[in-house]
Amino acid sequence: MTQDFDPRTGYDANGQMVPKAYDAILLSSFGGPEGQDDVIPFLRNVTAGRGIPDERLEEVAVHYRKNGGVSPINGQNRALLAALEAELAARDINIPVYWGNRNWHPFVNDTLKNIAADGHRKVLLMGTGAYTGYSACRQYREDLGMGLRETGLEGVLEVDKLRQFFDTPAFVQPFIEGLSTSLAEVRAQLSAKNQNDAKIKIVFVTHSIPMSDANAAGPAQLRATASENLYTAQHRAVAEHILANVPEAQGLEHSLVYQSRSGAPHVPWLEPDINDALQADADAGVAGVVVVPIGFISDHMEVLWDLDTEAKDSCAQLGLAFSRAATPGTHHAFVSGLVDLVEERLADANGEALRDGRISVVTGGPWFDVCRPNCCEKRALDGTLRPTIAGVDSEVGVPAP
Ligand SMILES: CC1=C(CCC(=O)O)c2cc3nc(cc4[nH]c(cc5[nH]c(cc1n2)c(C)c5CCC(=O)O)c(CCC(=O)O)c4C)C(CCC(=O)O)=C3C
Ligand SMILES: [Fe+2]
Repeated sequence: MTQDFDPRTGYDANGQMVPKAYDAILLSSFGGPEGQDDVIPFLRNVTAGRGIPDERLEEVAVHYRKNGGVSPINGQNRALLAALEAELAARDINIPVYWGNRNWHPFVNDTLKNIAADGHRKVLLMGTGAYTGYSACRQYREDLGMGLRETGLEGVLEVDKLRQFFDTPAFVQPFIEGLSTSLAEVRAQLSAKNQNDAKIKIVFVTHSIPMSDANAAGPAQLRATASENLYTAQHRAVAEHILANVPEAQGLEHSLVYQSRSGAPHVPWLEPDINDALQADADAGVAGVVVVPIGFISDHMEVLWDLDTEAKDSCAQLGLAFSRAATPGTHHAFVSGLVDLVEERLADANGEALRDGRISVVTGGPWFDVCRPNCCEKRALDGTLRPTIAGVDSEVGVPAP
């Protein structure tokens, strides 16, 4: 049993929930279009209320249009859902998995209604973002908070959220294997050009976010003492862990760079952009790069377009050997590790915890089951905070420990 459990908040001094007998799991992701007619309505949902100009929407639409108007993300989530169901069944955990997206069908509000209609009451949300931050964490909490309000299910469904999982073996193991495989491929490409001793660099890449989001990532009391923003710090820790576990990569240079910047040019986002960084690497004598996309759990549009198309083209123009490491997808280590995290949170019908202790291998983890006051806080244009799940917000008045 956890210590210092606080009945006002439902979590202990480590931000850990006491185990509960959840009766449904809700896999929640970004969602994506499944045909040309979906593309613009989908992008309007994504950017609702943020005044993104139409030119920018059309620019992003091009990436989807070239792929038949279809995002790969829904197929990937269907595959993940099936793999999770199989793993739960293999462990005799009899909890159904539902799927609901933030920006496209099946919408999370419709899924909440189905969960309630099927008679479930205690729901564990599994979001597909691995790190702290507004887009990867708090926005899911808000969309569920608003979803419960909009569907009239506040007080009917209890929705808690699985913690962010950047620090778990589930997430990092597939990248360790991916780096190893891609490094061998780059070495083979260079060897074919008789460049066996040429310089190889490991380029870890993640989604850029606005500096203001980066600086607000994580709870205030951790931000106050951190030497850099917690979004970047978590990525750096993941990169170091992956690197340390690939013997063939020892001694190689590495960097952390960013992709998929959007928004107005005068608003500062995390830098450098991967394409600028590749240019600088080529100028510095690098002959080949392994790109490790640690920001994503599967081959989303950002991976297919910004990395496998644009960054790969940059490399071709610069004469750099290139290989992009695999994302977790439905790798067994990822799926079974996610179920391990579910088990961390589960109690049986007698209230007994299924697992003792939390699983974490990367510096900075384990992350909070329940987000602390001010975590990734972002106010609506009218200055108010949106309702959230799985957190205690500043207004609620629970003092930070
Ligand atoms: C940190 C982060 C993740 C990783 C965490 C996670 O996985 O949750 C992520 C995932 C994703 N982002 C995605 C797509 C988009 N993100 C956008 C816009 C933005 N993302 C941001 C951040 C992130 N985004 C930010 C700060 C913006 C600008 C402000 C805004 O508008 O919120 C836009 C709008 C157009 C544009 O401005 O480019 C689109 C279309 C898809 C689906 C891809 C597919 O279809 O395969 C996925 C998985
Ligand atoms: Fe995004």
